[in-house]
Amino acid sequence: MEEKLNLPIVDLSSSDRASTAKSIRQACVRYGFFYLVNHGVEDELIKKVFDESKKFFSLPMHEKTKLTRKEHRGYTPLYAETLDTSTKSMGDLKESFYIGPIEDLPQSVLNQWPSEEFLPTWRPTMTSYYNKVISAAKRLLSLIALALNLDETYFEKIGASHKPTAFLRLLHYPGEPAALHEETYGASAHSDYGMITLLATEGVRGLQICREKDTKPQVWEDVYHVNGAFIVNIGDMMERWTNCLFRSTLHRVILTEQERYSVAFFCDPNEDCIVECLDSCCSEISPPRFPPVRSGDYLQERFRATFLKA
Ligand SMILES: O=C(O)CCC(=O)C(=O)O
Ligand SMILES: [Fe+2]
Repeated sequence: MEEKLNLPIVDLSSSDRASTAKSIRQACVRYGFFYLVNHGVEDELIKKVFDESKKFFSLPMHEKTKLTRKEHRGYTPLYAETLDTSTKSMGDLKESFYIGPIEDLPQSVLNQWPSEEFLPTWRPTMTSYYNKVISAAKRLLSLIALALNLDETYFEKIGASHKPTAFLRLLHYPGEPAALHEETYGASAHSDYGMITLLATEGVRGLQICREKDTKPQVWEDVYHVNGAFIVNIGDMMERWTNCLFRSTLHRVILTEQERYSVAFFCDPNEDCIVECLDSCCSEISPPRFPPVRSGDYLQERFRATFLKA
């Protein structure tokens, strides 16, 4: 029998930062995924976010499509996105809602919000969650800097985590209708684009990772829900900074007969930040594998490739 995947657990509140940084490094080199506990976001708030998310997705379609995604904020219907750009499937079987930076003008005005008439506590709930998760993400990034033997303010200093491009994405995967095409996923195989993703789940199965994407056939392992923990994963821009020392691991969401909700928070570098190999991650025998990129340009291109039909 296959062994259950045991991802490392990282305690964000530990006072032993050196040892926390060490375990983050091991987790990022080995899996690109770990659980984050004691992150400072209360269980009650997380539950409220799930409740509000469910209320939004159960609104009539004409209410949801009033908020159709513009400037990467708002509602995306079923099949709007295909994360695995190599597949012939008609798209991923999920609907979602994106919320972009909340505080910073002029960015914040681009957000779309459901009508207060239907969902009076929706906006304050999402705003509060956004602010709390971004603060956890920034604390985690300072530990990730330590894990890379950098100054803990490194990602702030290079302009990555000061006003990051951070998106909250509410996700809803409907239960699987019986005769679904076998290549259809809730989220087809992909890696995330940015620095780190902090994912809240509720315990319905679905998320899987593939640790060796080039091994055929690919082996997919379930990532289990852990009460009170965020599932954190490294994104492609962090992988580029570290010259693949930290792994941006392939993952997907399979469909089961049970419907599933999740809440992802993508913490990506400020759009003007240039992402290029860290000095400590390259040498003569291991030159940079990727050219420098401007974060905003890189993200635009990734969204363009996966949202062709939206
Ligand atoms: O819903 C999940 O569990 C994961 C979603 C995901 O990987 C993504 O939206 O990038
Ligand atoms: Fe993802």
